[in-house]
Amino acid sequence: MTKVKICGLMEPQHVKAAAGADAIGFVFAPSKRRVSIEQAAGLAKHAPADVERIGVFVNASLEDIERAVREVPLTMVQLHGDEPDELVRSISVPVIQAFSIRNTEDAARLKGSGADFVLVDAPGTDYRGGSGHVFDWSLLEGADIETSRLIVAGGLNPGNVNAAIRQTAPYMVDVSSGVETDGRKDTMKITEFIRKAKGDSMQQAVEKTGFFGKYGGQFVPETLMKAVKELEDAYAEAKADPAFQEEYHTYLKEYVGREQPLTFAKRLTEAWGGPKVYLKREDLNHTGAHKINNALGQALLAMRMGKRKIVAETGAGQHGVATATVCALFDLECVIFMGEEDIKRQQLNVFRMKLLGARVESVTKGSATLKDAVNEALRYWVTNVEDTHYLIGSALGPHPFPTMVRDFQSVIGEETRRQIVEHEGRLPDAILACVGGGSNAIGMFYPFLKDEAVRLIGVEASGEGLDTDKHAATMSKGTEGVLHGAFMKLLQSESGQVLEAHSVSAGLDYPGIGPEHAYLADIGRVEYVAITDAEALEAVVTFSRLEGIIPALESAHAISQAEKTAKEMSADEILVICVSGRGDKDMATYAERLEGLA
Ligand SMILES: O=C(O)c1ccccc1N[C@@H]1O[C@H](COP(=O)(O)O)[C@@H](O)[C@H]1O
Repeated sequence: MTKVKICGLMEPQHVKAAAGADAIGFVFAPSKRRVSIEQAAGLAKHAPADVERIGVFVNASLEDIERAVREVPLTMVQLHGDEPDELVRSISVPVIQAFSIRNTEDAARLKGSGADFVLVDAPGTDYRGGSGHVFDWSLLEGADIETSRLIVAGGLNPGNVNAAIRQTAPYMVDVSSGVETDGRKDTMKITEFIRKAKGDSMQQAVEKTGFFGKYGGQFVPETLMKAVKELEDAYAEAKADPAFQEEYHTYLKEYVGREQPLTFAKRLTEAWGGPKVYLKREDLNHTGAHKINNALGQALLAMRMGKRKIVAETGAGQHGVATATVCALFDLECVIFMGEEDIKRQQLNVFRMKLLGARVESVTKGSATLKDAVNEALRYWVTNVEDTHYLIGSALGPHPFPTMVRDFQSVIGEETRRQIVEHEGRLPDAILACVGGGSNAIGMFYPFLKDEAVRLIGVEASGEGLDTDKHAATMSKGTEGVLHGAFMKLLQSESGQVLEAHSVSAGLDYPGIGPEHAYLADIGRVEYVAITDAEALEAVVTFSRLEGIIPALESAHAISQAEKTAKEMSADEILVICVSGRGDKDMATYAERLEGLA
């Protein structure tokens, strides 16, 4: 992941704002940002211990440089003058040598540097750096310098740093003027720059390593490693192939019935008395939920890989039905593992899967719910891996599953983004989606991640309450561990035993959460809250009667939280709820549980 340096710091609050960066810089050279060694020593105390402290010098003596190294103390030195090689070699900490890049001759000089790192910058104006000017990054193309030694600077800002990283793939990016307003560092711009730079390089890193920050990975038995790697390569190729994308989008349109409307909820808006409420109607998809977006994409991929047998797990049955549906459509053999408890709760969906030609295997182990169904599906995959594709139903599992499922579900957020601009001429203020494993939520949120002004709220299930042991609130109560091939947050005992999750909604009672969600929670981009069984059931009634749409129990969690969020919002704001599915599958539960509430 590309590292980030914030340079020219002069005030403690700005050093604190740069806490998420990898390095901070103090300018000791002639500059409007110049600080004394004593000032820098005071400022450095506000930075986390693992952040590099870099001193910027122009033609200073070795003695002055080493005094600053000792007294601040500095961990690296950046030279912007005409320092001789001998000085570069004599400095006691790693050295960054700066080069102004005007033409290819300047770029060719980089490889002759004996410094640990080379920094490329636009030519200085008033001083020897920090001009805020951008140079032509394409001049680096023939420069023959290892990108692991390359630091890119010069006129970077939150708006262009992603492009700079994409074009030059540097070890680090360095900014000074671009995070200032009226010549003074700006806290908001510093945090935005770090988020943008890290966000983009995080994306590149996940494509390569399968990790979202520390979450994700490929924690699978040796027997599955070959299949997982094969899938990774096949998906990367398919994703980049316009013919695959065309085929996928044609089926979404012609078979699933997309695009789905973004419906203005007039009566709900009036009843809640706050923001304008819009509903993203995944309930209108063929088979009744968002799950088909992913099932379709993975089935096409499986066929592209020459695999005509599919294994899947299901909780509420929606993913099982979606999988059985695409298997019928493409004449694929289909085995679905489902917990015995879920089979009892979702008899209608079990029948639908069978009618569609799937074999439904009842799982009696453990809590006989979704996590046990995933265990069994993974076991089945291990023994049938040569000719079988595991069509996982949420943004879970070993890489590339979380990325692939997110990509196939991103159609939800992409449509929403376009539609809300058509309706309102701008982006919404808040978006809510329910979270079990997290596939409808990540599909909805992903296209909005870079729109900082849009609040993103994931709603998990607190079942009978967070203070009981009957909940599925992984974000609120979970700890870090490995489940189903990925490092994530999960509900587990102190000794690492995975705990049973509970929710009235079979689609939310998974004890883990997709790795990208865990990462988004850690960096504070998405808020995660929890709604109880009783609150969700109450929302089913309100929503059905006000909008004439009977929602799935999963979606009702997002609706219930939306009512709470709406209370904090005003009439000129906009809120979007992802209605991930329709409630037909939940009729038995509604009939049993709504007495007295209805
Ligand atoms: O920031 C300064 O004032 C400065 C003065 C003298 C030498 C280097 C200086 N800063 C470095 O210049 C580059 C680019 O900064 P900007 O983003 O274009 O303002 C960066 O490496 C700073 O460390």
